[in-house]
Amino acid sequence: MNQSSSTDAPQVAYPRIALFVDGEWIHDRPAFCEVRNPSDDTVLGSVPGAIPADLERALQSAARGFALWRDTPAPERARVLLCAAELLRARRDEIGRTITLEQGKPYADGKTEVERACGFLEWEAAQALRVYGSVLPSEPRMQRLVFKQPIGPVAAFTPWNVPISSPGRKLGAALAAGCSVILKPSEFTPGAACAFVQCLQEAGLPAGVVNLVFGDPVLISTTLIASPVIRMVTLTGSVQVGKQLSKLAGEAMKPVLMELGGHAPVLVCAGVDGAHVAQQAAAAKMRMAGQICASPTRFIVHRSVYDSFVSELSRIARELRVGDGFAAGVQVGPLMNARRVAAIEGLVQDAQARGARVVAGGQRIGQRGCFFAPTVLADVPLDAMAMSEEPFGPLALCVAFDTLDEALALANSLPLGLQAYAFTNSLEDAERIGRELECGALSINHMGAPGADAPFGGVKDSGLGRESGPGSLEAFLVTKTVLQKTTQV
Ligand SMILES: NC(=O)c1ccc[n+]([C@@H]2O[C@H](COP(=O)([O-])OP(=O)(O)OC[C@H]3O[C@@H](n4cnc5c(N)ncnc54)[C@H](O)[C@@H]3O)[C@@H](O)[C@H]2O)c1
Ligand SMILES: O=S(=O)(O)c1ccc(CO)cc1
Repeated sequence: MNQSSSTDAPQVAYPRIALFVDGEWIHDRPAFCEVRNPSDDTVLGSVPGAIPADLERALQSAARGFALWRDTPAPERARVLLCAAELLRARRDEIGRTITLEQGKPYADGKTEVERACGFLEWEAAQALRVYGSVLPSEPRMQRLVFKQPIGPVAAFTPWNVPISSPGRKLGAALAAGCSVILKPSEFTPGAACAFVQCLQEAGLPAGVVNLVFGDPVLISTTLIASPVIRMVTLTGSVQVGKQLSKLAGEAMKPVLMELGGHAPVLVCAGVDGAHVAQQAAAAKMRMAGQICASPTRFIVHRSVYDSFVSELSRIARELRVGDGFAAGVQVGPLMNARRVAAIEGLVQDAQARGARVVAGGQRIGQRGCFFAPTVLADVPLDAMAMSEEPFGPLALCVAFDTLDEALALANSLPLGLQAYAFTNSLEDAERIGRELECGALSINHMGAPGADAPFGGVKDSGLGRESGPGSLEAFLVTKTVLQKTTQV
């Protein structure tokens, strides 16, 4: 555990949190909740809660913003996104500090996340210029045209684990398409969202095109989704909330884009260097203390390399430096809050009671803050809760397999399918895994995940639709077919 502070982060104050409605920052609302630093439990600030009148005003503002923004030329929309990316990059260190203060991830990861948000905005700025319709074959005096038009004002909900890159990804695409947005970020990490919206405002985004609200999630989601102003709903968050919002959207006949939870399997096949794979696996598993949707979680390892894999993974897990994200050398920060610590503890105890071996970590650490030791469980029984519940924490679950049939069946056994990984030296196995693993993204022989230029999303309960990639604007567009006779009437 390391709690000492390093000095390379700018010593700027934690921002004052506000709603942003119709181009105006609103501070003076009753506090909905406090913002706490998960490294030391100190209070950083408070989150004003939107009242119903704020939501109504945000809706009317989003309707006006949409009318303006959809008719703004695409190059101007792209310019605003690029300018916002430039501002974010210029403020990377101070926003990175805000992220580390409120979310806990190591400062270097906070800065990397700001860069990632910039990458999303830059990709979507280019996408804005490529919204092509089509012209269908037609007889003389007839034109048959297919338009792609922005769908309308969007309600966007984002999580605490990627508090700036998720808004970057979502709003980048929505704004590039010509939509206006009402953003409801997580109340645990409001500072990053405020910084993001401020950059958009300073980049010249007209009032009403983006509104930012905090407060009671149920009040906000029911009000926004039922409103005829909102035409589309998007969430990055948990499966449970995804289903709730999808139900509300379905009742109002509105499309959704849902980026939800995962429980990524990692198939480690016979013939690989188990220790070498474990080194890559350890870094990916413990990044952001495992609090990432694509985090590798179920390590399904061929029996011939199982011992070397587990032994190296647990050796590295024991050596990782856990502590305050500003402290020099810290690799793993805290969990988001005390509830997450209790949840991980419960999963470990349950697995242990069912026969799993704790080979690294296994317990909370430190006197203050929400720290949990990087944990490796071996021989985890399939009925352990952790094998089906997304842990969203520094928990690696290892099980041995004998045949690829068995490994694929286990990997596919959950109702989730977001990111998956496989390590193999067999082309035949790689081809089969690529075809048969039920997931939205698969990384073979590395632990990377898709960035701005590749589609990302889930199958089964992990979500609906794709963000990023060449089709990133699709969810924010509607298709209109116009059959136009050119004869006089
Ligand atoms: N697929 C992806 O791209 C992706 C990326 C990051 C995180 N995630 C997932 O997000 C989850 C962690 O984030 P989280 O804990 O912030 O998720 P969450 O679902 O609890 O919250 C997400 C957002 O929804 C809001 N919310 C919560 N309850 C709501 C309700 N009843 N009505 C309306 N809004 C509500 C929250 O305030 C937050 O803004 C994990 O499951 C993780 O896998 C998915
Ligand atoms: O920043 S996000 O777009 O929400 C995002 C999604 C997925 C992952 C997985 O690596 C990271 C960030």
